Amino acid sequence: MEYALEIEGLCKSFSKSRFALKNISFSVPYGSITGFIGENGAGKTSTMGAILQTLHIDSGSIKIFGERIAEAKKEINNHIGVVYDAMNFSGNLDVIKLSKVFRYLYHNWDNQEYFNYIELFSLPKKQKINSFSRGMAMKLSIAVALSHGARLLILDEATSGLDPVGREDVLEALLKFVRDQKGAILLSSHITSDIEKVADTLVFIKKGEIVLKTSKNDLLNNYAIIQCKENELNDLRLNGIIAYKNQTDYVDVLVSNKNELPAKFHKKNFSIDDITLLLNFRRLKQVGIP
Ligand SMILES: Nc1ncnc2c1ncn2[C@@H]1O[C@H](COP(=O)(O)OP(=O)(O)OP(=O)(O)O)[C@@H](O)[C@H]1O
Repeated sequence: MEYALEIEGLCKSFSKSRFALKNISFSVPYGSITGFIGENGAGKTSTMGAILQTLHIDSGSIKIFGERIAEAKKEINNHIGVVYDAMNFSGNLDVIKLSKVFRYLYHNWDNQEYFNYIELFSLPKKQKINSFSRGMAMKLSIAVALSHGARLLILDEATSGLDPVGREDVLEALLKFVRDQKGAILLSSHITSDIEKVADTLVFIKKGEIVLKTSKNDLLNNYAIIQCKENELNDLRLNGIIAYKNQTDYVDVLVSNKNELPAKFHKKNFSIDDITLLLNFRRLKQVGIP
């Protein structure tokens, strides 16, 4: 499998806080979307900062398009599209004037594609950008990221603040990008239903550590959340217990091998949010796909 992004053993501690990224490792293959999931302050933006070299790392290796970023040429930035929450373009410009700026900035700027997205996202062409709402500004950032021949998109909370129709349009555009251009996307979002819709792989981060990496198919086909008595936990040890949380008179357990479960255990329907909640409690072991 070929990877657009490979992170291996990334560590970073901050002098001004006790937070640290601890041995972060995961990869994003071409033609796929990786959902990056974790509670506030888990380390998603910091990891993205390390990828984009806005954050200096202590150790580890980050490769983009097979090249270590520390040694890569600046040209590599032409092929990375970035969207994050506080993105701001020069506010006095409008959508049309902005396209003229980007034509000079990006070698592979595709004006036709840009205006297709402007239409799709229903953005006004002649309104100054500083009068855009937050959602409009996010859509504009996404249109730009998709219009300069990027092969890797780093999207930090790119769908937050968008209405349901806008989110649907953006998710469709992202799926098209990975399908038609074989691009790769790392997408963080607190709207886990968005991730559930489009991601192929899920990476869960908690307190600066990756606690679970799995493909969505593996999650749907093999994982389950079940309820049992505490003294039954032992019966589940062959089912790959990932995490559990003690409730008042039972235990919620996340297992990675539901197909071999003893018949007495009832499987609950679950969402990514349920898994995130469980992973934030007791984690028994780390599992992952290579
Ligand atoms: N420059 C810095 N100096 C000290 N601590 C920092 C710095 N930047 C980030 N942190 C800390 O790193 C931790 C992780 O922050 P980060 O923004 O990566 O989390 P996140 O997962 O993106 O959270 P959210 O979902 O709220 O955006 C936080 O505890 C934050 O205070």
